[in-house]
Amino acid sequence: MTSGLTKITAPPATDTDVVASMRGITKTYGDVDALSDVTFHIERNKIHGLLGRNGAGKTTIMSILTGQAIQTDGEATVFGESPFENANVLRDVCFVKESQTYPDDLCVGHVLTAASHLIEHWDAAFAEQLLDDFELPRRRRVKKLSRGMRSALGVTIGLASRAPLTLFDEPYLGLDAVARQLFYDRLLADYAEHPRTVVLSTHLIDEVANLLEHVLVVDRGRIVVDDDADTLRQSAVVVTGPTAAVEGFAANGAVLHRETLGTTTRATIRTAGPDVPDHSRLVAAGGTVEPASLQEFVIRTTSLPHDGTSHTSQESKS
Ligand SMILES: Nc1ncnc2c1ncn2[C@@H]1O[C@H](COP(=O)(O)OP(=O)(O)OP(=O)(O)O)[C@@H](O)[C@H]1O
Repeated sequence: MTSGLTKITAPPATDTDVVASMRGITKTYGDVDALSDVTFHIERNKIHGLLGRNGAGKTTIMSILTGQAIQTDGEATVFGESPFENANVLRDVCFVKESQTYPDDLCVGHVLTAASHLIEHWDAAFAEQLLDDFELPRRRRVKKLSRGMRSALGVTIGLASRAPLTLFDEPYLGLDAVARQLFYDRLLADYAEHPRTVVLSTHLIDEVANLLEHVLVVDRGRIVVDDDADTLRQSAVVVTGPTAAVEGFAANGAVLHRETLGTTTRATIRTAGPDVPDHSRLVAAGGTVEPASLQEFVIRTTSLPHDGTSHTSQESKS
């Protein structure tokens, strides 16, 4: 049940900081509620993570922001206007998705040439450099590319587009670990030189945790976390130790998750701020306190698979 979730929200951005926003967006596909009352802002020149379980609604959000789908209700704006069928807006937007298709008979070089004609801020030299980095053969036809090579081509287009708003929807599928790291490195380096607004949807949270400046977590069509990554990194701790000592410490905050094996308990506890509450008793009892990783935090904040409950709905001040 998502109703028990406590939504975490950063202070509102000022209008000049906002590149895109959704207000009260719902999207239904037949009897499927893909999005329900979704409201958030995307801030200028920040890298945003759009995180959530399979089917949570990430692609639907990105599709509405890029004019590829229209909401059932609510208002979506990008650069202050509705993105749907709005060439004025979409020329400054690049959307790279895993399922991207290209005309099969084009070769890699032709795809880049077409991109250079179609994409307003295209940087051809950067695209060439990325082809070398990813070892993409310029003359190979798209239909002959491996899955990872197709992903690398999508990533190349997304990065070289230098679009003021660039959205990557799970762009890494098929990329091996080395190529994914290359993508993260190139994204970060180019973003530092050419600041722009990036939205990255991914399941590989640990891999991108250090890239993200702002995090949106969507769960069953609702935004359940909307906050700065730094704040979230300080929002929870993982406590392990003798059950009585852990439960004593747990009185300091909401328990997002706990598991007990024998006499030992491991609990993820939301804390009020960056300072870890007094844990001297816990340590004296042989327990430990570590910051929760962003991945741990997101996993513990989103719904369990089949039983209709969520970790946060079990929150207690035990
Ligand atoms: N064209 C469609 N017709 C019917 N249902 C759809 C359609 N597109 C999406 N949905 C449904 O809407 C919900 C959200 O889907 P969406 O693709 O946005 O999720 P997601 O978070 O991107 O998932 P994943 O991480 O698996 O890609 C899912 O229940 C999905 O089945």
